[in-house]
Amino acid sequence: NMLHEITGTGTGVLGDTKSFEVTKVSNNNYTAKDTTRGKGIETYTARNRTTLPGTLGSDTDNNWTDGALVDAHAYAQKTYDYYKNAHNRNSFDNNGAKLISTVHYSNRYNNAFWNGTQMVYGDGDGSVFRPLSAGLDVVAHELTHAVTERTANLIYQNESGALNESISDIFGAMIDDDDWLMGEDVYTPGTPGDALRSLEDPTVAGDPDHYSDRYTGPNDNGGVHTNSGINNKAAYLLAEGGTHTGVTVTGIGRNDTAKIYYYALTNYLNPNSNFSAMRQAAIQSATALFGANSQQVKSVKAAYDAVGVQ
Ligand SMILES: O=C(O)[C@H](CCc1ccccc1)CC1(C(=O)N[C@@H](Cc2c[nH]c3ccccc23)C(=O)O)CCCC1
Ligand SMILES: [Zn+2]
Repeated sequence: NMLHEITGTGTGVLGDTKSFEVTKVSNNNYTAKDTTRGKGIETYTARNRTTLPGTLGSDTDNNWTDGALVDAHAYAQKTYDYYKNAHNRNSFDNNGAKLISTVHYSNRYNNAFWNGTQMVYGDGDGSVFRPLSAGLDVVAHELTHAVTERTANLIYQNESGALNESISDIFGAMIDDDDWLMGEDVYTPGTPGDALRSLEDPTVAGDPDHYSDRYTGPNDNGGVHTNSGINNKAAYLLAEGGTHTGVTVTGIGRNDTAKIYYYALTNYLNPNSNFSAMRQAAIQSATALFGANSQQVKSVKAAYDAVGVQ
């Protein structure tokens, strides 16, 4: 209970020190259980097996040394705080739902996922990935899948699936707001400067930045992690501005861009929404938030023109 909530300190995967709320059970027993946010934030370890959620994280001296667990717990708190402070949303269900994360899932597992109930992170094989919870954008991406599921619930295939993916990348970039890259802190430790995806220039990772270049094959549920690049590019242009395929967009900044996408996700998008519906939802959201003749509305139209979505 709240009575035993205290601050823990630990070292993340990348060697950075951070603090986070934990529970003091007794003088030499602390658990990775935050009872200060919603109905709680709890972080577990699967101890390299695949049983979920596994064992609740614990430490004897409150100086936490399991980097993957430190990062998953601290970044879940940071993501919770973002949704509460920026969008007045109390956890993924807007009713304080407990956030459960598990690290050290399986063996050398090069991925992470939301399984409908909790977040799960692999350790990576040290070549393709570092432990994936070390990426704040990855944690935010996974938790945003939960938010999407409880709101628009975009079907995870083809265009609606690419939008589902893009919404997770967009809020990953809004929360891990030092760049427009996805997974840069955990992807290919041996290759500095690369990323799993880029919202600024999706083509650097082989993803399309225009509707005419969309993937229409069967792989990856119809290319949900590829065609996300089209909407990701639109969001990047909306926030930062720029000229793309001969269309110039006036940037409106990260905060207004985030407000537009959150408003669209929670008021207009539905499970079957395609890219054209995304354009309309963004225009309607910008209109509702900023007015019909606002710069924001003009920039939304230009951004979707620039990526070939009408
Ligand atoms: O949440 C998601 O969309 C991805 C979930 C993938 C998954 C789905 C179902 C069961 C297991 C795993 C996980 C992430 C992802 O984009 N994965 C991509 C890229 C990727 C990561 N590891 C891979 C290994 C092989 C191939 C592709 C990948 C994918 O699964 O396609 C998101 C942020 C970083 C990892
Ligand atoms: Zn995803």
